[in-house]
Amino acid sequence: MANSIFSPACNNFVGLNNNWKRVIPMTCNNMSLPRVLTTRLSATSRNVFKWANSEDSDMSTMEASLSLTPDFILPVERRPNLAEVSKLGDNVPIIDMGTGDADGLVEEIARACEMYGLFLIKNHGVPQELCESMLAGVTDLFHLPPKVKALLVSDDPTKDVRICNHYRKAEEKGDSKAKRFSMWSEVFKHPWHPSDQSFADLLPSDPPNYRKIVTTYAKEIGILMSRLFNLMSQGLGLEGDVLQNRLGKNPLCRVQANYYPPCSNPDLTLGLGVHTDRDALTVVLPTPNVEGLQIMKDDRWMIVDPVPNALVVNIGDQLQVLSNGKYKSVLHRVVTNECQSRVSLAMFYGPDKDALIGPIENLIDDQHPQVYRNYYFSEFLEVYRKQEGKNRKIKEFFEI
Ligand SMILES: O=C(O)CCC(=O)C(=O)O
Ligand SMILES: [Fe+2]
Repeated sequence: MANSIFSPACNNFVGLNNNWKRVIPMTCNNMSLPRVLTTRLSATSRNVFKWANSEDSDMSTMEASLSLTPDFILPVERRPNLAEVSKLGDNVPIIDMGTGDADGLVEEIARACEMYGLFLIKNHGVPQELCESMLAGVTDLFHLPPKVKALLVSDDPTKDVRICNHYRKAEEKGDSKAKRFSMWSEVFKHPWHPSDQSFADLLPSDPPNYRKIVTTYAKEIGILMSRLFNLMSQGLGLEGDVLQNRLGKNPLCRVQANYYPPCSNPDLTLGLGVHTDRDALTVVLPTPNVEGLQIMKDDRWMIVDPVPNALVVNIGDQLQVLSNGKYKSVLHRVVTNECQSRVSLAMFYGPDKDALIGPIENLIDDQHPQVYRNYYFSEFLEVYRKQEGKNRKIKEFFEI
């Protein structure tokens, strides 16, 4: 912990006009500059995070005391090499969705999808208060006592609602006994739907307001995603409704809430391993002001600077395939830091299991030969599940 500045200020909440005002510490290695952010946080947000599988007898009161046990320590070649990640120069595009220039917006989004595969959006239409309540709700969930969270813990990927730790296997060829490395995060997964709120019945009743917040948020994200699909479709020179229609009438929509507690040595582990998102489109709501997300750009890791009130938009594998490789499903990872926890809520929108996915015919010609064969999304999911714990190469499996 040589350079750690973990202090009580790292997680200090004070009451202010019914809001909780969170005081961000003045300095933190590799972190953005200090800011004070006012977030509506409910009482349990002031509790400390403990892993769902930790002992109830664990009396620690500081998140930074979570121990970096050997199962979290990655083999040398898989470590994040933080000293080599440059902060200089490039950042991902920050796109103003509130602009009146419709053609300009289509162009900007298409360029971001082709060059980066990930971008930030501001003036996106999802109310700020709702985003804050959503993050507070997620935080409350991860701050529940271990014995409550344990009821949701499962390693079974077919279970719709569950808490788990992601892991990677040491060996690429992966026999079942290959050593597993846990990621420094806990994740909560469940379905969502833009218009049908019945998914809420599957969710835990604790924290009490989680169901209500997430259904309201899901509706907003559904509207935003339809708008994004439309703009992305136009950006490919297609009618606005083509992309979303290709994904089918019963899209597979999943939520993944991620909690990354502070870590005593961020050089030895990752919050989430290197991956691309398997679905079509992801919208991520991250803790404002805390770095963590990085993308691979020109063979180097690049920090995605957090921007207050912005959402992160991420192209998934299915959009890369539908666009015949024009839009990029970018490799990304999440790194940890020594003094602040970080939360993010990823909303994934994927095809109907029965949707036939493949490069859209208008995007194939002599200059742009077909890159992927057609497949049903259920086939893709099968290949995906077989690669559990590995550095996944799923869309590559369908390359021609
Ligand atoms: O935490 C983040 O910013 C990104 C999360 C992510 O990549 C994911 O959930 O797939
Ligand atoms: Fe991701």
